Amino acid sequence: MTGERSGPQPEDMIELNHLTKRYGGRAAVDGVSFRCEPGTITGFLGPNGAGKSTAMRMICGLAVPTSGTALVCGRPYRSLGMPGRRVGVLLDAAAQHPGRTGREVLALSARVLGVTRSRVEELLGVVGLAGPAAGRRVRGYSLGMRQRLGIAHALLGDPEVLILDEPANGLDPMGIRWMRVLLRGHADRGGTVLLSSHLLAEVERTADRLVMIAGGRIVAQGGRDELVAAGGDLEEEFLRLTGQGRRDEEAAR
Ligand SMILES: Nc1ncnc2c1ncn2[C@@H]1O[C@H](COP(=O)(O)OP(=O)(O)OP(=O)(O)O)[C@@H](O)[C@H]1O
Repeated sequence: MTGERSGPQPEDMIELNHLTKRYGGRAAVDGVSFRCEPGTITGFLGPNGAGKSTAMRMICGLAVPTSGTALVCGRPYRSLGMPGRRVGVLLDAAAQHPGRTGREVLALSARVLGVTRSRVEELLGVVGLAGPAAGRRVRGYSLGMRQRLGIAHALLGDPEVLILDEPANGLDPMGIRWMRVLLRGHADRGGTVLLSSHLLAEVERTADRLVMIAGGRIVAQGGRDELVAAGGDLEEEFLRLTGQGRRDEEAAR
């Protein structure tokens, strides 16, 4: 989203209502409901296997809900016209074609989205992959470089909504700060951001709202100060709410 917008657009938000996904008899996501508002960054937190990726895949139309709904920009993702122009998605940075160069990856998607080649060059610069890196094959990229390319890919269609699964994975401290500034700028221009992460301290600095999930269910949601008592610690609260602290302490005995 490059231009200044006239204010929050209700249809820009992400809205999950009792979203559920079962694999066999087991619920990976179990009755999850939350909203991500325009102008905000929502941090999606949970231990390994909590259901974050499954929920994000349903939001992006890559997994079919067993029940409940996931709407983005007011509709199921798959019924959006030109979804790449409305919703920028980074789900698996490792999935990019290893034999293509970073520039080719973006140029191919730019053609599909009707985006100019100059936007590709602009984004390579924005994510720090301009110069020789743009001409190298993705198989030679570090994880951080793949994340940067994935973020460029998500931004390509100038979307209002960003859905990013573990975007900070593999980024160095400078990269993490760069991403935080980038996402804050996006939200400040009226965009909606949903990002998952294991980096509690980073999410605490970046997100306006937090949604915590464990065993497929939401265990807490709200602003940081609503979730953590004054003087409290997000990590302690996270471990308590997700039942992780107790389990890990018992296992360590
Ligand atoms: N295609 C699938 N078939 C069967 N089970 C699945 C499938 N996809 C996910 N699951 C299960 O659903 C649960 C939630 O997985 P999910 O990947 O959504 O968690 P996550 O919160 O993203 O975890 P992580 O932080 O480790 O990436 C896990 O128990 C996982 O094994």
